[in-house]
Amino acid sequence: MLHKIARLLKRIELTEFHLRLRHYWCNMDSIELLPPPAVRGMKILERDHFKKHVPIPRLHVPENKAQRVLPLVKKLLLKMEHLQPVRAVEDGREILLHPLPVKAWESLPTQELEKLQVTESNFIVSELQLGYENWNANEILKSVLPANEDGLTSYSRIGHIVHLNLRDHLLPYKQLIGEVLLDKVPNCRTVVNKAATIDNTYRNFQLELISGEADYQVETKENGVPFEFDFSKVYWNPRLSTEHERIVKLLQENDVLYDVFAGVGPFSVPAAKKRCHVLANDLNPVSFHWLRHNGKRNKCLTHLKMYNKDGRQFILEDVRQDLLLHWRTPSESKYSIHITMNLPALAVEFLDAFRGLYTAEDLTDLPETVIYPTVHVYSFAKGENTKALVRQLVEDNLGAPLGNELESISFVRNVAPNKDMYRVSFNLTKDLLLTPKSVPSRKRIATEDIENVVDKVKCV
Ligand SMILES: C[S@@+](CC[C@H](N)C(=O)[O-])C[C@H]1O[C@@H](n2cnc3c(N)ncnc32)[C@H](O)[C@@H]1O
Repeated sequence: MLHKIARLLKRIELTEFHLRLRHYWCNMDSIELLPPPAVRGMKILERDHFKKHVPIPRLHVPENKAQRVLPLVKKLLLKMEHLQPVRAVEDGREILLHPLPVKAWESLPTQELEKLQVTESNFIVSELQLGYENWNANEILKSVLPANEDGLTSYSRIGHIVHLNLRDHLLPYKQLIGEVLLDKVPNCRTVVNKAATIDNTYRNFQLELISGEADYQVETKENGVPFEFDFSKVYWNPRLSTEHERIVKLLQENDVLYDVFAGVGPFSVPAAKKRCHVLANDLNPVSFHWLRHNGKRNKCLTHLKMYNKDGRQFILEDVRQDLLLHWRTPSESKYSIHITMNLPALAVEFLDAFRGLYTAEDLTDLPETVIYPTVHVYSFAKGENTKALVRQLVEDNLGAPLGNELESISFVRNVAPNKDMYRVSFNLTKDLLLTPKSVPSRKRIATEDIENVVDKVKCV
């Protein structure tokens, strides 16, 4: 019986030890490993002020035992930036241990170590000098920025550029934040802050250079596809990469894509690479330039036609014409047609362009089996029930209820507190394409009416 209890206790002890081993030791939970408290509130980056001496537990083991000791203490190693936890010393190896789980020799798996003739005499605690280089950007900024307010929660990376959207209380620290990110983020050469809300037509972010070079020409990859553009003159948001991927995944070779607000091509270029037939449009001449460049760079110009005009004009002229062409061309294989409209602050207001796009005469002689396009329109909505609001916005601007034609209303991302971005996907019908604008079934919603639900100005 006693035997059994002893075995059970041993098992519990071992399990507890292994559970402890599995724990992730956060450096910032250890007072010893925090940067010196004096750096709090620093506004000009003084790298020297981060130096401090910390008592660190260590094991000294002979070279011939190191390989067998290491697996036993692997999860207790002290891991910090630019710090080798296992170093060569004169008579073997020195293993630096984390001061949080290792308070004394007894904190280690002593039985296993002793089997290797590693004893308490191999264990010492001695001082180690830490400095600015040993903390990552997050740790440095957490120790400097005001403790009682939100810190720097996130930033975007676009090629060599780090793009911040600093809250007001962090603005006095912007120079320091910029320098820390420049030092710590691999391959970062430029740090910019969003200077104002993007209320301009072309939706490009207004940038303030806070650190590094004023070089906005970037090369980046999204979902494996390379893109190049001037970030200061076009719209690009890496937070949309999943959404771009979702749409591109819907498309198969030979499908048709009309991209009304194409930017530099995050929907259009991957779709053209998949050998879809793509018509891509953007009003911004600089976006148009980089759209063409990206089409060329990705060797998909044969499947990409580009336009530089207003989205409404693009729908009324080019989409209209191209759809007729597809409908009139007999096709052996099945294909689908998609229209992307990603200008979330305004896109819904372009939906009425589909009403009465054709006359009955235009559509005579078309086979009954023609495929009508699926529209993916993006919209912001602000308030309580944002999902219901976007549906209402789409229906009001389209001038018809979505009914059975609604495919989905998908949450894309939260843009600000109480403000969400959605995609509404629905199918256009022959009826809608034939119903002239002069007899809308519902009043097109007035811009002023939607001011409550859609923040037209702050396109983030
Ligand atoms: C939010 S960005 C989306 C770009 C890209 N489709 C994406 O998903 O990242 C909207 C784009 O619409 C363009 N734009 C703004 N107003 C326009 C209009 N009236 N007609 C066509 N394009 C417009 C802007 O230049 C910008 O590139």
